[in-house]
Amino acid sequence: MMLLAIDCGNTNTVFSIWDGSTFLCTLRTSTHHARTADAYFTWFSTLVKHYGIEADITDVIISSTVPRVVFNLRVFADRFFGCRPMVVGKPECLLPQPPRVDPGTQVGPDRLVNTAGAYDRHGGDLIVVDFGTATTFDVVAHDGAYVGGVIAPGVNLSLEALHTAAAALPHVDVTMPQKVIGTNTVECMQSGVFWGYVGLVTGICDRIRAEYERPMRIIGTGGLAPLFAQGEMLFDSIEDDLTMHGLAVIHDYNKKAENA
Ligand SMILES: Nc1ncnc2c1ncn2[C@@H]1O[C@H](COP(=O)(O)OP(=O)(O)O)[C@@H](O)[C@H]1O
Ligand SMILES: CC(C)(COP(=O)(O)O)[C@@H](O)C(=O)NCCC(=O)O
Ligand SMILES: [K+]
Repeated sequence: MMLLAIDCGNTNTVFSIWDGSTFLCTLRTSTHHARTADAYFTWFSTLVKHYGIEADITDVIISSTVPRVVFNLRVFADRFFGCRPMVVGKPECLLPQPPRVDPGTQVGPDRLVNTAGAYDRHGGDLIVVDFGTATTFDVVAHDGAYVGGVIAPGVNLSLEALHTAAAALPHVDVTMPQKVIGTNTVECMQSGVFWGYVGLVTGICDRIRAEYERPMRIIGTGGLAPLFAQGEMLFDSIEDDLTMHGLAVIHDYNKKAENA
């Protein structure tokens, strides 16, 4: 078995090859619904060769927060690896625990995947904070079910919104400022977003804990989680590979169910 796990977010799409015990490589491209199956393969095969990886892909699993990209990713799996991919969120893709949310709610597949990955590693009673295009807080119950959470604007989205809406505010990158009181425009913006975000994460986690009424651990993931770990003790652990791990867990769960 050689699994290709694909996590498609609103900004980036990440591919990772799982051989059943380790991730052999992780490749990242921007998300574009118009990218064709052939274009995915050209990019993918070039990088796999570059890293000298021998991978005979037998299985593909996809989680996508952008429904339109799934069509071309399905064609990619079928044409180049001869397999029908599992797509998280589709009825035929089983979850270790179904989510407990309002009827008719379509939970983001990335949140279901994070939940499965975090529960497998840590057990229940967790908050998973994922810093993507949006920042999501996923509450994982004692039995591993996703039971709701919070969606906040992402860090880069907030910076971009300032720049777009205010003529005199430049585009800036997010970093951790040494001081709160900025003495130039860039520092002021960075302070607002960074320390504002530290407040947002702390405040939301405190309120979730108060409402949940059981001790909870907080797991951080997504590209910007390490940046916030420098600020204060926000997380019990930071795991870059949590979404990929969740995809491997869900794939394994479905394979076992098929063979049972
Ligand atoms: N290591 C990083 N350093 C700085 N910015 C990052 C890093 N990783 C991701 N980003 C930025 O964070 C935002 C969210 O990225 P990502 O986690 O890939 O989002 P999504 O999963 O929604 O596609 C994007 O604006 C991306 O450019
Ligand atoms: C909240 C999200 C936009 C986050 O996506 P991302 O930042 O990973 O691209 C995504 O999980 C989503 O589209 N969710 C659907 C609504 C929900 O989860 O309740
Ligand atoms: K994500």
